[in-house]
Amino acid sequence: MGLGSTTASASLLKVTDLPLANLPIINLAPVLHISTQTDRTAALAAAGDQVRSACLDTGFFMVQGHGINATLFADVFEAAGRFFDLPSAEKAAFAKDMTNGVNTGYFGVGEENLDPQNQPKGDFKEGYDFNRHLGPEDPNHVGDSLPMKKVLLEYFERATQLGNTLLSVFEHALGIPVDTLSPFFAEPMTMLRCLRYHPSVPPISLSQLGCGAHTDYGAFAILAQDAPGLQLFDHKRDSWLRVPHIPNTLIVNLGDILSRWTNGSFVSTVHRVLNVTDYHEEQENRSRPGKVRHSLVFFYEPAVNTVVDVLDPWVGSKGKQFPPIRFGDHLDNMYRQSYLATKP
Ligand SMILES: O=C(O)CCC(=O)C(=O)O
Ligand SMILES: [Fe+2]
Repeated sequence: MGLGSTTASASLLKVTDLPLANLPIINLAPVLHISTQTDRTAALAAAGDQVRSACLDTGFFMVQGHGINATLFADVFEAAGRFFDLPSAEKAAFAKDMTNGVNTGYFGVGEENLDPQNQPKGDFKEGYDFNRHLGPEDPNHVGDSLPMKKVLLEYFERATQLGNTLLSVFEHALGIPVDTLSPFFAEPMTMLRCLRYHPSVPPISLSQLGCGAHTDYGAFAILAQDAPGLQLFDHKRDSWLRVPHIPNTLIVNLGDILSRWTNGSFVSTVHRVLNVTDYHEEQENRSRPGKVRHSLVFFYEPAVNTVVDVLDPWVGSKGKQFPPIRFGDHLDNMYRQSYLATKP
């Protein structure tokens, strides 16, 4: 559970579709394909303006023209599907072991709990958290035996490039000089997670959603999905909004670090997953279980030793609302809550 999620997680109420008018779709093609520096700066500034207004509103936007090939999405979803289809005992061979300090590997249904205050059972999802090979000690501790390793590595590289581009867009959105933030991402803590959500069968209970209401811990997340199910809490409209599924379109949501950098002005959006179709609070019987859903979440995160403090242009008249925090400490603290909460 992160910043400001308490009221949001207290209710299933008021779930509506995200109005298209509130759904900025940012086309990054002009940023990626322009060759002169002047044109690139103008394209970054234009994208930055769109990102800034989205971040002051829902903390959420979509991205097209991102440079990731449609066939790569299909390949990753196919490989992830095959992995999750394996018998439990085979998946258990890749299990994550949080006690060794490496947050990498497989976790089963209920093992992660993103809303421990409301979910005694943990999230109704399974997943694999994947980190890049960082040295002789492969943090994936599976050598080449992880069947989807090759395609995950390829996606990881592509998503890292996209994250770097988005960081430049964010620097414009924040009104700070180019490359103010990029040094923090030279040795990033980025992580790619593949998730499988089994259909939730009505009646829906807050005690076990596909993924409980939470905020993300890092700078921002880049999310691909093969079916709808994600919902955002819109603090301005006091309502949960269903995020549509638009093929080959990525969803970007902010995490706690961008919110801290901006003294809380950019929203670290509370979100959750409810894998049903047509959820309707008053007529739950109308809701039907969703299909099996997969998502790929790329967490773009700074180096562990980054000290996150409010950026000067965002301090404003109210003064700093957050003390400086070392990113690694924030991460440890959040992981402790989300994994140990469901352990006996
Ligand atoms: O699967 C999704 O759509 C969201 C997953 C998520 O929010 C997370 O793992 O932090
Ligand atoms: Fe999340």
